[in-house]
Amino acid sequence: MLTPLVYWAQRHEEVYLRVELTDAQNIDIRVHEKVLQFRAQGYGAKGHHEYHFSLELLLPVKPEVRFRSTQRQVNITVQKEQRGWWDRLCVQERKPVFLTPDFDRWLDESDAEQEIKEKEEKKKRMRASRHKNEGFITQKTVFLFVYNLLQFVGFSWIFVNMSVRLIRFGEDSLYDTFHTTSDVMFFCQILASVEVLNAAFGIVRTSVVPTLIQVVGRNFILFIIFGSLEEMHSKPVVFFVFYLWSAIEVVRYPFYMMNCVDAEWRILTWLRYTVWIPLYPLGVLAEAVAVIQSIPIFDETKLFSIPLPKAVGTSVSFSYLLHLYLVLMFLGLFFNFRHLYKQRKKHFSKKRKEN
Ligand SMILES: CCCCCCCCCCCCC/C=C/C(=O)SCCNC(=O)CCNC(=O)[C@H](O)C(C)(C)COP(=O)(O)OP(=O)(O)OC[C@H]1O[C@@H](n2cnc3c(N)ncnc32)[C@H](O)[C@@H]1OP(=O)(O)O
Repeated sequence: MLTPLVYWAQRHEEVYLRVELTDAQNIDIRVHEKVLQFRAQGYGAKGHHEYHFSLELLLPVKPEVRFRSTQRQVNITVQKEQRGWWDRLCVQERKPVFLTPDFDRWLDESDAEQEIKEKEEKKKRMRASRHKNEGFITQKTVFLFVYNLLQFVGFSWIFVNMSVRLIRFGEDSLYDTFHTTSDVMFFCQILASVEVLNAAFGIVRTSVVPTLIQVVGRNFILFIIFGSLEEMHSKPVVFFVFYLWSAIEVVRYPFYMMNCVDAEWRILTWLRYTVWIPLYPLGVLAEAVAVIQSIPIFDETKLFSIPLPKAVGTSVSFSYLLHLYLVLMFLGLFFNFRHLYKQRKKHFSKKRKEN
C-alpha cells in the first residue's frame, strides 16, 4: 500500500487534513473513535495508484467526516469530541513520515483564539446591522403605512363627502366644493410633499421627477389658482378637479398600504395601474380649464403681477406665466403618463412571469 503526503492543522474544535492526491477517485474515509482511515485512487508521489493511510489521533473525534476533493488534493475536516488544543495530532509522539504541518492553515493556540474572537466580533457586527436594518425597515414600513393611511382617510373623506353632496344636492353641490372640502384637501396636498422626500431619500422605489411634477402640479392649482382667488372658490371646475384627484387617490394609497406589508389585492393593483389612464388626462384637462378661467381674474386683480421699472411700464400680469404653465402642464402630463405606462408594464409583466 502506498501512502500519500498528508498536511495537517487544527483549531480548538476541528482538525484539518490536506491529502496530496490529484484526480482522487473512490475516496473512502472512515473514523472510529480515535482512528482515521483513508483510501483512494489517484495521482500521488508514486504515480497513479491506490493510496492509503491510517492515523491514531491523540483524542477522540466525531464520526462525521466532511471532505472536498479538488483536482489537486482532498481536503478533510473532522470535529474534535472535546473542544481544546492538542499538543500533537497522533497518539505516538514520533509523527509518521508522511505527515507534515499545513503551514497554509497553521495557527498556534493564541492565534487560533484570536481568530475565534474576530469571527465572534464579525458575527456580532452582522447581527447588529441585521437588527438595525430590520429596525429601519420596520420604522420605514410603519412610517409609510401611517402616511398612506392618512392620505387614504383624507381623500376618502373628500370623495365620499362630494359624492353624498352630489346625490343629495345635485348640481348645487358643484358650487360649494371648495368651501366644504378645501381644508382636508390642503392637509392632504401639503402632506403629499413627503412623497418627493420619500423618492429623494430612496424610502420608496420611485423617481423624484414624476413625483415632483405630480406634487408641484397639484399644489400650484390648489394654492395659487384656487387658494389665492376667492372668485375661483365657487366655480364648478373645483368639483371636477377635486373629484378626479380623489378618485385616483382612494385607489393609489390603499395599493401602497398593501405594498408596505408585502400583501397584494389583485383588483386593487389592476385599478391602481389602470384608472389613471382616463383620470390623468381628464384631471389635467380640468386643471387647464381652471387655469384658463383664472386668467381674467389675475389680469383684473393684478395679483402676483410682476412690477416693471417706471421707465418700461406698469407691470407684467401673472397671466403671462399661466400661459406658459398651460404648456408645462401638458408636458408634465406626457412625462407622467409615460412614466405610469412604464410602471404598469413593469408590474403586469412581472405578474405574468410569476404566474
Ligand atoms: C420638475 C418640476 C416641474 C413642475 C412643473 C409642473 C407641471 C405640472 C404638470 C402636470 C400636472 C399633473 C397634476 C396632477 C393631476 C392629477 O393627479 S389628475 C388625477 C389622476 N392622477 C393620477 O393618476 C396620478 C396619481 N399619482 C401617481 O401615480 C404618482 O404621484 C406618480 C408619481 C405620478 C407615479 O407614482 P410612482 O410612485 O412613480 O409609481 P408607483 O408604481 O405607484 O410606485 C413606484 C414604486 O414605489 C412604491 N411607492 C411609491 N409611493 C409609495 C408609498 N407612499 N408607500 C409605499 N410604496 C410606495 C410603489 O409601491 C412602487 O413599488 P414597487 O411596486 O416595488 O415598484
